[in-house]
Amino acid sequence: MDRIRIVGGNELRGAIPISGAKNAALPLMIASLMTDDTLTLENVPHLADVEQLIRILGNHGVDYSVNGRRERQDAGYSRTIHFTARNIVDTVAPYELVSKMRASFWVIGPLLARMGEAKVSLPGGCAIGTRPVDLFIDGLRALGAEIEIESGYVVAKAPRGLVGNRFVFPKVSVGATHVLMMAASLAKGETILENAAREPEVVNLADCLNAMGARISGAGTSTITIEGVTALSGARHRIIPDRIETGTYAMAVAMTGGDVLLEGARMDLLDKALAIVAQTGAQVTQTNEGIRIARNGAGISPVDVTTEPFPGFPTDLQAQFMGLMTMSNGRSKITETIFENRFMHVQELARLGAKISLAGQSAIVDGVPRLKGAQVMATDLRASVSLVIAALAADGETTVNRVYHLDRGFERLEEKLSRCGATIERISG
Ligand SMILES: CC(=O)N[C@H]1[C@@H](OP(=O)(O)OP(=O)(O)OC[C@H]2O[C@@H](n3ccc(=O)[nH]c3=O)[C@H](O)[C@@H]2O)O[C@H](CO)[C@@H](O)[C@@H]1O
Ligand SMILES: C=C(OP(=O)(O)O)C(=O)O
Repeated sequence: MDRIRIVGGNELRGAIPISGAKNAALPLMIASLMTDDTLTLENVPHLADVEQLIRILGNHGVDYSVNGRRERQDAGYSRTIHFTARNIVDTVAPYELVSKMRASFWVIGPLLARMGEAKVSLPGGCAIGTRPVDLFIDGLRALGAEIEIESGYVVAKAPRGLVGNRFVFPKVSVGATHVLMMAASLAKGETILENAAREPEVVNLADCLNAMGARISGAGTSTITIEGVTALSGARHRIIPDRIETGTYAMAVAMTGGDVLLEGARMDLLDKALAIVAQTGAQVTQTNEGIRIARNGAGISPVDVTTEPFPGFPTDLQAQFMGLMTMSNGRSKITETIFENRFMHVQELARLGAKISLAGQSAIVDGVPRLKGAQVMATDLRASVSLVIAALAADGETTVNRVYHLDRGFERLEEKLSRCGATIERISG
């Protein structure tokens, strides 16, 4: 099992190319199930989750080809991939595949809409919370699907097709918004989704579906209107830059000090998080090439943060921000409102000398002047990168074990950081 070794203490200086967003790529790849034509996606990041989803889609009959050329010679590494689901060969998404990645459950929307049936395993238990699928089931039922849960599978049928309806999400859900938007695109008549997720990845998916011939308006607001069409065509579509990767490196620079250009990053995708990073004492500037983050000399100011759906502070940056706060000049309070069990990084950060106590949904972080390297364990994707952030500023050597979590969502992390002066390497095996 690979590990990452970091010797802390170096400032970060240089440029980091921001990859295509994992959380946009996954639903966009799934959208390829909705047409027998080719969907070409540009800027697909090279990540374990993408590879896993390629396998899952292959099981349903999606063929793919990669343009061998890298888009930028020395940076980025994200690729253009063509996906073609000429025929759907299987409407069952088995436990062995779906249990590895939650987003694979989302195939239920396109399969049901195109084929009138889908049998999809309940997604695997995830460390950050229980993550039920009730909103998907209620939403698809509102579009006329008959749904039963049988032996751990969601079995959905709509033999005469889905029918548009109004559905009010009782709770904001990114995944359920993606799925209902896709399903409603091939339903008869109009669907109105209220209290929909407003995340940029929802907008990116809606733009792609519209390029494929769907009629979606309002994505990016809490009311999305979808006029169903009978078929979708192929399209060419570009994946947005990864706002979580952007925020992660912004926090890394705020932690170590230095000056880094996050190439291709877009401020509008994470205004709130970058405003918070600025409050900690870093300078944040949008340039033509991306976002520049600098912190020279000044210490790290403590800032309280509460996670919220977009446009609020993202839960996917909570662990990284806690990493930054471990060395602030005072006390900060970090409140997690999206997932009930997303504090597993706390005990690992403590191994590096962080002082954090938990009180219900909140963590109280008392900044310390120094952290000290140690052996730590990655527990989930964002938790693992919070350990990297802390290790970059810690005295001495840290080894992060279970790096496969990081590989789900960060493209060539050690390469990007070492080019900016970090002492970081992957130890294979
Ligand atoms: C691949 C991807 O894009 N993953 C992101 C997506 O996950 P995901 O789409 O799974 O997250 P949701 O927005 O659905 O989850 C938000 C909350 O709603 C709850 N819920 C969700 C569905 C449901 O049927 N019932 C229910 O109760 C969840 O347990 C959670 O407490 O959005 C999350 C919230 O921004 C991010 O942290 C994830 O990185
Ligand atoms: C929680 C995440 O992903 P997933 O929804 O795939 O578990 C994440 O990207 O931080």
